[in-house]
Formats: sequence, structure tokens, C-alpha cells
Amino acid sequence: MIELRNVLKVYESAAGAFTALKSVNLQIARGEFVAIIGKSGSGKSTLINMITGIDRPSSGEVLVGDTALHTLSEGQMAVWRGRNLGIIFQFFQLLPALSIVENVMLPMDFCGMYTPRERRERAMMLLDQVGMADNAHKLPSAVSGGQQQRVAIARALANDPPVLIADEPTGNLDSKTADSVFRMFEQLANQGKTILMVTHDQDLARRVTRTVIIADGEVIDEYVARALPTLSEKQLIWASHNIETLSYPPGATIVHEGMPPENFYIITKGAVEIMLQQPGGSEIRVTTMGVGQYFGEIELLHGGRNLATIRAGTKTGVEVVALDRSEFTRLVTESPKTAQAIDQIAGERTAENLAARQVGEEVDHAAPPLA
Ligand SMILES: Nc1ncnc2c1ncn2[C@@H]1O[C@H](COP(=O)(O)OP(=O)(O)OP(=O)(O)O)[C@@H](O)[C@H]1O
Repeated sequence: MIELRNVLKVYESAAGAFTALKSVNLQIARGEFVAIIGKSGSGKSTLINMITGIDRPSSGEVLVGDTALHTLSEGQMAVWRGRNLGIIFQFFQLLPALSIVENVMLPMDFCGMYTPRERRERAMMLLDQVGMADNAHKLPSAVSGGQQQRVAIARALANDPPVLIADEPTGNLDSKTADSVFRMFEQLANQGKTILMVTHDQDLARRVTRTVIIADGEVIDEYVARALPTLSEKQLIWASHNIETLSYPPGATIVHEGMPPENFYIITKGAVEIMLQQPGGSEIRVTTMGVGQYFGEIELLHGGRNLATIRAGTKTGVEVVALDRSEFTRLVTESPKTAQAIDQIAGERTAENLAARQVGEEVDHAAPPLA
């Protein structure tokens, strides 16, 4: 639905050139609800402006739906944006001299969507949807900030765009109002809208389906960031550059027991089964692991050969991101805290494996069903 290919953005100013986005690659599928997070100045708004076409990349391409934005003139861009994107800002940006219902009608007027009569009916329907129909004839200044943001959401929905882009939509609201506005976005996501939301609010960011983390003009892999939270921003950027995405069909063997370890893996989709060989040649399934969990670390940390066979889930298959042995070693050497955290989990896992070997078949029956 949305794709950025090698997007570079350099701002030229009297003080010199500043690179705000460094070769960003990003794909967002239809229906995803994405939070864009990152420190102040990391490049979040710049990224959003590339997708809305409010600003253009210095190089690289931005595609939204079937449209390659770099091929549009300014005039075409304005019409395209009006029909395809609903944009919501931190400070609402309603026109102060127009009534609330007129504000919601404006995008339909601008793009010539619907007949004039339908526009008013539709605006009222949308205001009703956001709980603001009773205030339709007031000026924006006569209602609260949270109510103005609801109107801004209704306005963003005016032309029924497939994509909603919101730059800190709750940034100017108290937490209770922010929550009710956020719930409105959740409902819209459930109805199939693709939503991108810049937010500083960690609690809200946890409730979306995907988080895009920007640091220093680069996109950090969210699975690496979650699995290894003790890495510094610089190390996360480095790891994000070096990971490889791998997919395995259901049942495929990823790691062979007894072979030298090759990679550190983090599961990004699906599940894996951890299998142990029994003396008689049979296998027991120790456990299954799902999205966000990692494997391969014990052998890489402590040396030796693979302690278990690991297979892609028989129902789901699996997608992982992998760092090879030397990359993983570099990270844990540079970040003793990360080594410690991984080691602790590795210790728990080893104990679990040992117990499983002793209990044998029983564990197999006790293993949870595959995701
Ligand atoms: N027009 C511009 N000219 C020069 N530098 C700019 C311009 N716009 C943004 N920048 C710089 O680019 C970097 C990224 O800015 P951006 O506004 O995208 O960050 P942000 O992550 O949205 O920050 P915030 O959370 O504070 O809004 C910042 O260092 C900023 O100073």
C-alpha cells in the first residue's frame, strides 16, 4: 500500500546541508495500523511529509497505492492527496471562520467529490460518527481541543480515503481525551483503513499493530529493538543494517542439532518448534516459540554445536530476521548488558531443554499446540 524505496532527504540551509532521512526503505501493507516513534528531531515528520507529498525526497521513490508520487506535478499532487489521504495534525488546523460542518465539507468541495447536497449529508454523518453532530453549526473555537480533533478526524474521512496520516494527533490532548481519540483510530483501523500515526506516547504506541522506529534519519528494525532493548541507538541502527530476512515453509529445518551454529534468529512471523533427538533416533518437541522470541543464542554465546533441532512451525512456517555469528558476536561484545540479558534467557532455555530430555515423551504431550 505504501512503499518507500531508498528515500534520502537532505535539507539545504545557510548552515549547510543536513541529512534528515538516510536511504529509508519501508513497506506498509493495506490495513496496517502503524505508530511512528523516535526522539525529537529523528526525522518522523520528514518521513510523514514524504508520504503525504507535502515535501519531496532528494532521491528515492515513494509509492502510495498505485501512485508514484515523484511523477505528480504540484497540482496533481494536491488533488491526489485530497482524494487518497486523510491528514490529521497535532493542532487540528480547522479553519476558524468556517463552522464545524463546513470544515468537514471542505475536502469534498475541493476535490469535487459527491454532489453539494450529498456533501452536507455526508459531513453530518461523519460528525455523528465522531460524536460531534450536535456541534455542527458552531465555530471550532467554541468546542474543546479533544472535540476539535474529532472534527479533524471527520474532515480527514470526508473523501473516504484509504489511508489516514496523523502527526501527533493526541499530542495536545490530556490523557483521557487522547485515549478516546485513539480509540477512534482503532475503530477506523478495524474498518480497514491504513493508518500511520506519529506519536510520543509509548502507551498508545504499544496498542498498534506495528511500530516503525526512526533514529537519526534511519528506520530501526522493530523486532531487533524489542528483542534486544539494551542495545544503544547506534547499535540498533547497525544491527538493522545487517539483518537478513529469511522465510521457511512449514516443517523446514532451520537449525540442525549437532551442527555448528550459524546465526542468531528473531521470529517475525509464524512459529518454530524446538526438537530434541532421543537416543533411539526419535525426537521430542520441547516447546514452540512465536513472534518476538529468538533462538540460536545459546550456542553462539557459549560455543559448541547446536543443542537442538529447530523447525518452522508445521502449520504456519516462519519468517525470521537473522544476524550471522560474527555480527552477533560484535554486538554482544560491544554491549555487555545485552550479553547478560541474553545469557539469562539462554540459561532458562538450557534448563528447560535438560528437563525435557529427562522427561522425554511426557513433555511432548504437554507441549502447547502450535500457533
Ligand atoms: N526545513 C528544514 N530545514 C533544515 N532542517 C530541517 C528542516 N526540517 C527539519 N529539519 C531537521 O531535520 C531533522 C528531522 O526533523 P523532523 O521534524 O522530521 O523530526 P521529528 O522526528 O519529527 O521531530 P519532532 O518529534 O521534534 O517533531 C531535525 O534535525 C530538523 O532540525
